[in-house]
Amino acid sequence: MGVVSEPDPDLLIQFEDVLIRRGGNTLVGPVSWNVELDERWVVLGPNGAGKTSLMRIASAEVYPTSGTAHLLGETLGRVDISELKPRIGMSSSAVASRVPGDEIVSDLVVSAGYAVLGRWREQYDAMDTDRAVEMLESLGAEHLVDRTYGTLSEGERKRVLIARALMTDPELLLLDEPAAGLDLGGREDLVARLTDLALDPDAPAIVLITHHVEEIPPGFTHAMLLKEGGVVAQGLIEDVITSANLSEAFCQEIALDHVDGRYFARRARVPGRHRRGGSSGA
Ligand SMILES: Nc1ncnc2c1ncn2[C@@H]1O[C@H](COP(=O)(O)OP(=O)(O)OP(=O)(O)O)[C@@H](O)[C@H]1O
Repeated sequence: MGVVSEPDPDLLIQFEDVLIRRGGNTLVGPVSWNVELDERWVVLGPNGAGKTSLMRIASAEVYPTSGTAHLLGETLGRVDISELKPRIGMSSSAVASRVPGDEIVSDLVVSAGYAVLGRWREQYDAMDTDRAVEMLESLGAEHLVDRTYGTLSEGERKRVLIARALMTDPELLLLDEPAAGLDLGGREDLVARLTDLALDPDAPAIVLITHHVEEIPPGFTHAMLLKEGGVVAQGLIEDVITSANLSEAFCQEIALDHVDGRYFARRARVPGRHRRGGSSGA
């Protein structure tokens, strides 16, 4: 192992040439990436680009095959992961799939502080329960507190899981495709909630993974575009979310609109290419 750099205490994520390799394939990397306290990042890219792989390092679930990953001022490989994990809130389909259908929403949220899914043998105090309700309120989901998880709609589940991720007052919040599977109303509602969170100066640093620019909440400050495991662009959101960068990442001409702080993308119309298989003309 080469010389490992010291972590910068002001950075929540500090990746230096991190790379994950499995069975001879590079899943993601090398990626160097810094996330500061007040930053809200979007990680965007096509299917298979390596977004979730990168997030698995950021959530301390896997170590990079090479490179150095510092998280919250600690170095992966040198720190006790069980101490690091409660400081990172995570909402993802992997977390969602582990929640039993008969789990009561209040238990699901409150148990995050104990790093378990569901209420087990713990005795929670009133402060914990109050905080759980407060977190549900901040996501507009307080009316679901006594429901079982299995009876919730997809949009309600997403909001409850984000409330759970916030329960431990994490320093870093990771949201892996929070709007996946939501209808238009559900998506817009979630984008509005995440906008409030992004603009809250007391909120943790946030990293949101998505495939769709329409899901980027106003208030997000930075973006990283990935393609085939590599970085197409990263930095301030207005410099990264551009027609040229999206066209490169998605391998087709993408037209982009930026209206009221929201992004909207579509394939640019190329004259003579409107028929299926049509490659002549233009
Ligand atoms: N354990 C593994 N072994 C081999 N290949 C893997 C493994 N896990 C992921 N991959 C591959 O790594 C690549 C990146 O996967 P990843 O899930 O990080 O992409 P993603 O950008 O999150 O994709 P999606 O948007 O479809 O969720 C994919 O080609 C995937 O098939």
